[in-house]
Amino acid sequence: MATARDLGESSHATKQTGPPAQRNPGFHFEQYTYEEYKETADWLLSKTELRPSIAIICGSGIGGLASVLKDQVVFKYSDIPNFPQSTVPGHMGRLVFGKLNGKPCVCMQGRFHLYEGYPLSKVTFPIRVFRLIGVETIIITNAAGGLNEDFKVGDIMVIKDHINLLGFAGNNPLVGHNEDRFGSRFPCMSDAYNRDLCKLAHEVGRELGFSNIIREGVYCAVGGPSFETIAECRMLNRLGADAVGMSTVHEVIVARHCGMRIFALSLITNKAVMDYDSEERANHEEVLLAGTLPVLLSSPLHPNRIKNL
Ligand SMILES: O=P(O)(O)O[C@@H]1C[C@H](O)[C@@H](CO)O1
Ligand code: HPA
Repeated sequence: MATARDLGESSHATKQTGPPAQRNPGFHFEQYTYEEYKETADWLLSKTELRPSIAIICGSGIGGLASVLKDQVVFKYSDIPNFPQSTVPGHMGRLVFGKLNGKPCVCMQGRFHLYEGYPLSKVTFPIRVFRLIGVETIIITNAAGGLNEDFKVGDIMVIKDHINLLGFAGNNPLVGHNEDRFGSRFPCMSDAYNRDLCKLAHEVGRELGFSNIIREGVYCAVGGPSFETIAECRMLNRLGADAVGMSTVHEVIVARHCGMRIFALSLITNKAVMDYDSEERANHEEVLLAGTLPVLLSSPLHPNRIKNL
């Protein structure tokens, strides 16, 4: 659980900015200043000569992806100024700089979630830091429950769109003062997921002989940490969601706001339960186990493809 210190009492405290009218203690309005993002970016740039143009976020149990990076420079989140801490099993809490086929990348082994008690400004803090260190393309991965009847555990869903259920209730990471140096007040999201990168993923999947497990679909974000009820799964399925999870959309919104190219993948770690007779029970252990499936080793994140981004 995020501590009070994490949530604003540290020396790198999250500051509330913007007009007082925007400050509402009952709502997650805490915001960082531009200078705080910059402070973290400058700190990282001073510690490594690598200048990544690609960032990768590893979802639950998928942190092993970082091991393909060569010439690694690793930072524990606890050592990075202003960085939140990972509190969830399967999220190591390390920022790994390194090279994929000679191309500098930065990889988050562990992300932050709203259900950990973090405001969305903290959940998405690394995205703006990445922008300031020169990242142009972000690859976001997550573990998700399959709502689409055709999906199987181990399938990889290329995310073509999302439903931000939390956003419907005003819980959007861009709520509050808009920092114009990152992007505009009302960013468009209809092109959030880069279509060329989606196409490339399918090509790579075919080349590697994995067409049968590469899917495409809509990801729906819920708040968690409780898994969905049967009625909720049925509802999300009818709303047009193919997979459900507890992350990603906030990162996507902030990345798009600051002009990054986005490619996102869900690993289907479990099938959402939609039948009252089912014996299946969603659980985090099963989610983490799916991250070890051998098929991941040949995913569209294969190093040979990164150089084409
Ligand atoms: O960080 P991601 O979205 O990959 O993690 C999913 C959602 C929850 O954090 C957790 C549930 O098992 O996995
Ligand atoms: N629901 C929500 N989040 C998840 C799931 C799920 O079934 N599986 C992995 N993350």
